[in-house]
Amino acid sequence: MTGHLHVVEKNLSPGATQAQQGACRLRVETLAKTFAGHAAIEDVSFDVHDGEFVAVLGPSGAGKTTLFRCMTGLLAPDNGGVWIDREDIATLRDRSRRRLAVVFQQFNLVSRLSALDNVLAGRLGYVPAWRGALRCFTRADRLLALECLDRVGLLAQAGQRADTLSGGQQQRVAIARALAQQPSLIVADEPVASLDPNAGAGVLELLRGIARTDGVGIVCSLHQVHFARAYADRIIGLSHGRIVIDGPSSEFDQAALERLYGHRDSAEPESVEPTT
Ligand SMILES: Nc1ncnc2c1ncn2[C@@H]1O[C@H](COP(=O)(O)OP(=O)(O)OP(=O)(O)O)[C@@H](O)[C@H]1O
Repeated sequence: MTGHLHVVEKNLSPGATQAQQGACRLRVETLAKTFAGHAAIEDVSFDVHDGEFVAVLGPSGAGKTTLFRCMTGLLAPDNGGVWIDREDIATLRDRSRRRLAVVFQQFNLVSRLSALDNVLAGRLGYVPAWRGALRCFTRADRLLALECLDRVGLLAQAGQRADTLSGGQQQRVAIARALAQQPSLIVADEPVASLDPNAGAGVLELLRGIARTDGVGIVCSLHQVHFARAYADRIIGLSHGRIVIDGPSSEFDQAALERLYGHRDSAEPESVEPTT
């Protein structure tokens, strides 16, 4: 394994990639959270810059969900903090929160609403509350929502109820909703865990494209190492609540896999396959 992947001490972004020359979208600093005396995450620090797609890997119980809940403000850490565009997540209110878009494993769409109406929910942070409650969006908002659906390849399904779409299509609608927020950062919590491999690859390709073309920082937890290597710029490996690997995905090799998941015959059955 290269030395790059081991360096995880004081520097906040030891796994620097070329994308990190841009603005800092996310800063996670000395984050810690303990449950009943057990440290779920401990001293976790890293930065994500614009245009950068970072995958977070780690065995079950490593602390990924806890980290993501702290990053999205759903859980208050015991120590450390999270900053989005240099603003503390703990103080992000209403309109500022629109800079953070979240994509969930289970899509979190309103099933009885159309794809377009679900995407319009991404505009709620931009309109007065009464307009949002009445679903009274401007023409510009509607055009933007349609454009977002077009970008994820679902313009033709704009009027279709969300619960009549396939899982892959529903996750694309969720990504279109995130795009409609015009965010600085997208946090995707296991976005392909409920999808078949083809649909999963399509979703990750979309996310990578968004990072590239929109300059959005993306942090995405994954269970599939081959997806992380194929689509992410950088891989952060969590084990027992700590970052043990942080480096370019191209340097994530068999030794890194074993370091993260233990020996090949234990937690992680997948081997590292070459990506094309
Ligand atoms: N609300 C909670 N109460 C008590 N312990 C918790 C709570 N949430 C998480 N933990 C513990 O913290 C540790 C990290 O859990 P977490 O869910 O963050 O891991 P994970 O990497 O997301 O796992 P998985 O991949 O299985 O979802 C585990 O030991 C878990 O049991």
